[in-house]
Amino acid sequence: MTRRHLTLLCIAALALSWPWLPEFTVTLFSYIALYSLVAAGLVMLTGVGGMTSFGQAAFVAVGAYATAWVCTSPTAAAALGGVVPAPLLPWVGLLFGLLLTFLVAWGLGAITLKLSGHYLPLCTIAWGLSLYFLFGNLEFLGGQTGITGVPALTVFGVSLASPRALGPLIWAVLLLALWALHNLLDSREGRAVRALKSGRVMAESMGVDTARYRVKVFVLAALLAALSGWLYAHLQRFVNPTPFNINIGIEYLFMAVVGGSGHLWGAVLGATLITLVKEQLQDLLPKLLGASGNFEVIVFGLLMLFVLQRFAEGLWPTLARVSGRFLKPQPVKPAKAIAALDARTLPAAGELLLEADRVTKRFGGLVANNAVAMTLKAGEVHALIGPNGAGKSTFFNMISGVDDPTEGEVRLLGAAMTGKPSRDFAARGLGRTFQHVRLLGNRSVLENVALGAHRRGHRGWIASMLRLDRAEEAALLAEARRQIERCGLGAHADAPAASLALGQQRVVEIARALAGQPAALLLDEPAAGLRHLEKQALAELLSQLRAEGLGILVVEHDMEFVMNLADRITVLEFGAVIAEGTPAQVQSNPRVLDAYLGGSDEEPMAVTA
Ligand SMILES: Nc1ncnc2c1ncn2[C@@H]1O[C@H](COP(=O)(O)OP(=O)(O)OP(=O)(O)O)[C@@H](O)[C@H]1O
Repeated sequence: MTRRHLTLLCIAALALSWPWLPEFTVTLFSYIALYSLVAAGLVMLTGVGGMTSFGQAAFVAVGAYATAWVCTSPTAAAALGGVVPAPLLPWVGLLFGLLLTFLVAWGLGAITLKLSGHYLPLCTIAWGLSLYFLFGNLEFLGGQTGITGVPALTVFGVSLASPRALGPLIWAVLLLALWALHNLLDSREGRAVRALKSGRVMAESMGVDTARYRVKVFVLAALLAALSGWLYAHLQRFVNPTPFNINIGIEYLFMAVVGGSGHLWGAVLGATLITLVKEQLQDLLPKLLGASGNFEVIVFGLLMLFVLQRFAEGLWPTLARVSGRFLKPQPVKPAKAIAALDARTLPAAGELLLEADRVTKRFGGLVANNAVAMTLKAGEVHALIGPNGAGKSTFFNMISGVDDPTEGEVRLLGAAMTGKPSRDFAARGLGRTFQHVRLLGNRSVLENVALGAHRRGHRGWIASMLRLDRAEEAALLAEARRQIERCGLGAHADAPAASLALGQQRVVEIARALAGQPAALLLDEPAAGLRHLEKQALAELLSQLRAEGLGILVVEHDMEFVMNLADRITVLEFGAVIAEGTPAQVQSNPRVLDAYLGGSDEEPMAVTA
C-alpha cells in the first residue's frame, strides 16, 4: 500500500462512517476541517514561505461576516436589488467575502510584508487586533452581539442545515484545497515559494520576484481563512467577534506548527490534535481537580512546550517517517509530453558580457570599492582576487544586482543594469553561486537545481494547482537532471541537498546557476571546502564551460586553483584595482606581492602553474 492508498482509505472510511457517527463527533470533525483549512494556509505562509502570521483569525472573520451581512442585511438586499433568490445569497456572500479578503490581504501584505525579522509577526498581531475590534465596534455588524439568523447553505435545492449535512461539503472543500496546494508545491511556482524562506537574495538571483510572491502567498493563506469563515458562518448560523480574537489566531498558528508547519497534512494533524486535546481537557480537568476554571489552557500550554521541544518540526515528519516503514513509495509516472523551455542564443567567444565602469561603493565613510573597472568576456575565466576585506564581495554584489553602486555603472550584455534587481540580471543571462551556500537543505538536489530554471518556465499558480503544468514541469526537471549530471552529481540527484558534503553543495549551486542557461557565471569562492580531487573536477567542469562559450568570473582565495584556471586576473586591495593581467603577469607584479606578502622582497606567491 502506498501513502496515497492510505489517504484514500482514510477518506473513504470517514465518508462511509459519516451517517452513523454521533452528532457530537460529526460537529467536532466539521470544526476540525474548518480549522485545518486555516492551518493549511498557514503552512503555505509560515512553514513554506517563512512568514509568520498571528492574525489569520481576522481573515476568517472577514469571510464569516461578509456572508452573514449579505444574507441578513436589508442594505445588502437593497444593493442586490432583490433579484438574487434567497438560496443563492450565501454564494454571493462567498464571492463578496473572497473579494473583500483579497483586497484587504493585498493591501495589508503590500504594506507589511516588506518587514523582516520580528517586525512582521508583530504587525500581524497589530492588524489581527485592529480587525477584531473593528468587527466588535461596527453597529451594522451587530457590535459585540454579532449577526444572528444566518441561513443554511443550499446546494441544488438541498438544505445543508445540520453539521451532518454540511460536514461533507466542508471536508470536500478542505480536501480539494489540500490537493490544489499539494500540486502548487510540486511545481515551478511552489519551488519559488519555498525559495522565499531562504532569503530574498537567493530567490531574486534565481529570477523570483520575491515581493510579489510574498504577497501572493499571503493572499492565498487569507483566502483559505476566509473560505473557512464562510463555511463557519453557515455551520454556526450566527457570527460574533469572540471566535476571531487574537488568541484564536495564535491557536491556528499552533495547529500548523504542532502538526508540522512545512507539511500540508501537518495542518490537518495539528488541527485534529489540538481540537481533540482541548475538548478532552475541558471535560477531564474539572472532574480531576474538583473545581471549575480554565485549567485546560495551562495544561495545553505545557503540552505545547513539550511537543515543540521534542518535535521541533512538528509531529507530521515523525508520523510520516514511521508510517513510511510500512508503506511502499509512490511510483513516479513519467510525464507524457516534454515542453520546450525558453532558450537564449549565447554570445560568441570574445564578446563583452559584463562591464563594470568605475564602480564605487561607500558605506558611510568607508570606501569598499573605489572606481573599480572590470570586464568579463564570453569564453574566458576571469578571477577576482585580493586579501580579506579588499572589497571582493561588495563588488560581487554590485555586479549581480544585490546592491547598487554609489557611483559608476554596471552593464550586462550592453544594457545598463544599475539600480535593477538581481532577477533582472538573471533574466538577462547572469547566473551566480554564493560564498555561503544557499540551498533548500531539506529539498532534493533535483528540486534545488530546477529552481535555477525558474525563468525558463511560464505556467502560473492556477495552472500549477490544476496540474496543467505537467509538460513544462517535466521539461524543467529534465533540464535540472541534465545539469546535475553535467556537474558530476547524477548519483545524488534525489538526495536532500543538506545530506551532501559542503564541496558537493557548492557544485549543486553551479548546476543550479547553469539550469538558468546563463551567458555569464559568477562564482563566489567555488573551491572553498573542496578536496583536491573535487577541485580538479571543478576546474575541468569550468574549463569545459569556458570552451562552450560561457564567461566565468571567479572570486577565490585558493591561489593554486585560480592561477591554473584563470585567463585573466584582477587584484583588489583596499577597494581599488591594483593589478590586472594574465596569471604570470599578476604573479610577478610587485604591488600584488606587497598586498599578499607585505613586501616585494619576500618570496614570490606560492603558486604552482
Ligand atoms: N554592509 C556593509 N556595511 C559597512 N561596511 C561594509 C559592508 N559590507 C562590507 N563592508 C566593508 O567593506 C570592506 C570590504 O568588504 P568585503 O566583504 O567586500 O571584502 P572581501 O574582499 O569580500 O573580504 P573576504 O575575502 O574576507 O570575504 C570591509 O572593510 C567591510 O568591513
